[in-house]
Amino acid sequence: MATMESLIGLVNRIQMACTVLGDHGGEGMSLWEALPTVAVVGGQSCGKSSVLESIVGRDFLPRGSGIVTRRPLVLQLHKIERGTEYAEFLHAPRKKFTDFAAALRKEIEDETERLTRKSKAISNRPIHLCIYSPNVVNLTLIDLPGLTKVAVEGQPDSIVEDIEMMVRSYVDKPNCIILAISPANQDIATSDAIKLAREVDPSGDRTFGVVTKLDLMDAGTNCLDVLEGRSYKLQHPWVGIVNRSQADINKNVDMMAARRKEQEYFESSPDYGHLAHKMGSVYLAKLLSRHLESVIRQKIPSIVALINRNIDEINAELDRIGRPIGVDGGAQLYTILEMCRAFDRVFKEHLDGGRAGGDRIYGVFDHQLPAALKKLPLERHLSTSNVRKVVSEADGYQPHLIAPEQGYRRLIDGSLGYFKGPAEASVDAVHFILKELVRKSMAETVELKRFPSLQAEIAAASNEALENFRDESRKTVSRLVEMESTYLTAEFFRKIHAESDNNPRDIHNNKHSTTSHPNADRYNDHHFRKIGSNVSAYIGMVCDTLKNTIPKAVVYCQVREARRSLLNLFYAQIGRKEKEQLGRMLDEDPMLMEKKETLSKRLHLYKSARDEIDSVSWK
Ligand SMILES: Nc1nc2c(ncn2[C@@H]2O[C@H](COP(=O)(O)OP(=O)(O)OP(=O)(O)O)[C@@H](O)[C@H]2O)c(=O)[nH]1
Repeated sequence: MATMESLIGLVNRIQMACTVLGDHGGEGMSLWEALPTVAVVGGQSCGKSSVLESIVGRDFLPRGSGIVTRRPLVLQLHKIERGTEYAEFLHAPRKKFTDFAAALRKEIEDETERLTRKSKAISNRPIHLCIYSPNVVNLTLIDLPGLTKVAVEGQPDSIVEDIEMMVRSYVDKPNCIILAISPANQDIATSDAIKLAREVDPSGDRTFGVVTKLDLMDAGTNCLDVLEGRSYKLQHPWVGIVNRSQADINKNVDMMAARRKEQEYFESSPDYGHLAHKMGSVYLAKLLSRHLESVIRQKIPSIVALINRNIDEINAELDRIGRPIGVDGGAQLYTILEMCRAFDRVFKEHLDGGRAGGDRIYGVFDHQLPAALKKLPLERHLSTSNVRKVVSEADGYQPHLIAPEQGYRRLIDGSLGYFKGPAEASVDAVHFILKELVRKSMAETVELKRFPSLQAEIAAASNEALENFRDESRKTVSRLVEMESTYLTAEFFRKIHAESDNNPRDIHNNKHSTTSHPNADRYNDHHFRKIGSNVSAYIGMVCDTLKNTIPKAVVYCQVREARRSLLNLFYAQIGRKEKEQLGRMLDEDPMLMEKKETLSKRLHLYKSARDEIDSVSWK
């Protein structure tokens, strides 16, 4: 069997969690409602506050005339072995109250006002107070407003019914243990507490009858008929209490002294002496604690079942609407970065292999570029007639002496000019492939499916990055081409020159060769054809070079950059964004976000409650 401490402590913790969530009853079967609670019920001035304080052993409840308790007060008593007693509110965790009579009392008043304003109205929202003390037993009690018959000055007329409704909402629940307090100096048949208890718990199973003010009974009368269960039968024994009188309170009689006095009262009483060991506030506290523990033990299986049912329902709901993203900017940023990583992973798989796409880039270099180079109108450009035209124009009125230097340069420049087209076409072709891969990767990133806005943002940033890479790449390839025309490989021409010099057949067959008779053959076809074929050979060599260097430049500027910094731009952008903008990126409609948040908090609550229950050792 689990120990009493662990069982009641368990329920205390679950109750606290429920309060944090605002889960204190209402629609459906909440966890709160499944937990056994002890609600203190009684008419005004019947001595409710006195009983509670006496159970705690300290003065701490607000005093005053009229209805002082206007919000339920969930009072959790935790027994500690030693040390000074202190109190903590759930609404102000980490603030320890040790001054019960002044500071703690004031905080209860202030917190009551915080919700009800000064209107003296009442609120269903409980105030949650934990008291840690060596002088208490583990117990959770709920102090409710005293049942009243008339509204006083400043209170709405509805307050009488409002209080009754609120008290009923607690005692109606089958899990509620009713601590029904009636003053002894009043007929038990007219007790507000007993009237209500009789209605909601006719069998008296869950009602504990408490009689206060035994000391105020008329001389010669006693309360034995009630205390011995003859006036009104309950399943549990009645407990008589003697609290401090108003005069004691005014004299500041301390609680411990009052407890002793109470015990003495019973022990020395001719009427109640035989019941002394079953009377008084200390006994009442123990009785309740024991009972609560046994009830909790009975309830555990049904609580676990409820928790499991709730967990399943919440999980199903979260699966339907999607799991929440953290509320704070950090968590949102984290989620966005996770998505980016997922996207980037898919994109890289396309480039590096594993997914189709990267091979098409190779296709550009292997087919498209060579084919385009082959189609260049070089033949036309280097046709004898054009060579003649270009060379003649370059020479002007002075014919060239040996080789038409200017003519060569112009022919080469002109030819190289054609290379820009295919070079840029390769850049563009790769650009479009990369863009297509971004689009594909986006569609294939499962994680991103839920976030159309984020998808759009990542796509926009990726495409912008690709445009930048394309610009860089264009500049680089056109530079490659320009470099070829700004500095020619002189070696090549010297070699041609030397070859034709050393080639006797050439000299023999070509009497009008440029080298032997340049001036004489200025307009000779053969001369121009020769120039054309020399230039063509040179261009062929350059073409082979560019066929290799253009792909290198394109890969360097576009593919490599896309692989390693496609999202850098995006990262820089989101780094500057505010929480709201991040939220918008994640497409979270605020209502939905709140709902998810609540659901996941609830899920967390239920899971930790289940863990708590599991961790209570059953021997
Ligand atoms: N002599 C004597 N006086 C008591 C006893 N119980 C309560 N009183 C006095 O009765 C008055 C009302 O007691 P409370 O404990 O404030 O009663 P309550 O039910 O909390 O009152 P409300 O919260 O205003 O409804 C106080 O002056 C107490 O001192 C008792 O057993 N004996």
